[in-house]
Amino acid sequence: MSNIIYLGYYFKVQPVQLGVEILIAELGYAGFESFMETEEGVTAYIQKEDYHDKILNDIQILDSEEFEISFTSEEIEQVNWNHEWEKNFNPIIVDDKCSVRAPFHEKPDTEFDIIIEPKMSFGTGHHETTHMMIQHILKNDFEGKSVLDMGCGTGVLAILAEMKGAKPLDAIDFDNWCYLNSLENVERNNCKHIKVVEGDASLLSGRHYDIVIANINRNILLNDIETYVKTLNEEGLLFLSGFYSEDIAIIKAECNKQDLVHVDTLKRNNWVALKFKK
Ligand SMILES: C[S@@+](CC[C@H](N)C(=O)[O-])C[C@H]1O[C@@H](n2cnc3c(N)ncnc32)[C@H](O)[C@@H]1O
Repeated sequence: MSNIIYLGYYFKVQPVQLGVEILIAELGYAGFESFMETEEGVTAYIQKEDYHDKILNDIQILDSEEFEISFTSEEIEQVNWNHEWEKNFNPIIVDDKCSVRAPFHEKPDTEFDIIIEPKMSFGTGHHETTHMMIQHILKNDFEGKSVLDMGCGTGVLAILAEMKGAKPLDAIDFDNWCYLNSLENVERNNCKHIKVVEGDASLLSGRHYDIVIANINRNILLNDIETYVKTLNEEGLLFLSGFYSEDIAIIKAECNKQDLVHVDTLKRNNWVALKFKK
């Protein structure tokens, strides 16, 4: 799910002494972000190239202490979402109500029409998690609500939220490409109430929102949910995506710890988008 450099590590557990679940938990602590169980073991992904050496070191410790594992790592090239977009020429239409399209697409007949030139940022609507977050936004009342879009990517979710009447909005991403790309897309869609900021959850102290949207990944969410909840006004809503069905329990447990109530679940190809209420 990265828009930067995406490193993929392929692991084989030999033998599975403590079980794949525990290996996945340990890999999570080491900084990996998503996991797929395969017949041979686990495929785990990490987003940032900077972590490469640290991860290799952690994995070697893990190997000697807890597991007998072998692994290979593979660097996956930076994704240029414009090329993906051109390959999938058709605009994305969600629930017949919202289209996400490139400037060169013809204008579809939908209530909401979002124009995105993604370049290197994630968020064209092709991905399941973006699609489901769009569905959540379409289903909920955003009129006059203050909104945080954390991990904004192309800014697509904040843009739709503004089109549905939300204001003011903060769209935050820690990646410089996404920050610059969101600025462009916000302007391209004529949004007037979105402030795009480069950074992460450490910027949130003292800020308050009626709705927080975060489509990131399991580990960042587990780390940052507490901070998001502190920014939520009473009766506020939190929408979370970027993880698989297997992670629902751990995400719900973290939200329950923060006294949030789970109210809605969307699933698409094993990806999940959850809605909570304060
Ligand atoms: C899965 S993409 C989602 C993009 C867009 N919101 C969407 O729904 O399509 C996750 C985004 O979160 C950003 N991100 C990852 N970790 C972050 C963090 N700790 N703080 C802020 N942004 C982060 C990434 O740069 C990426 O643009």
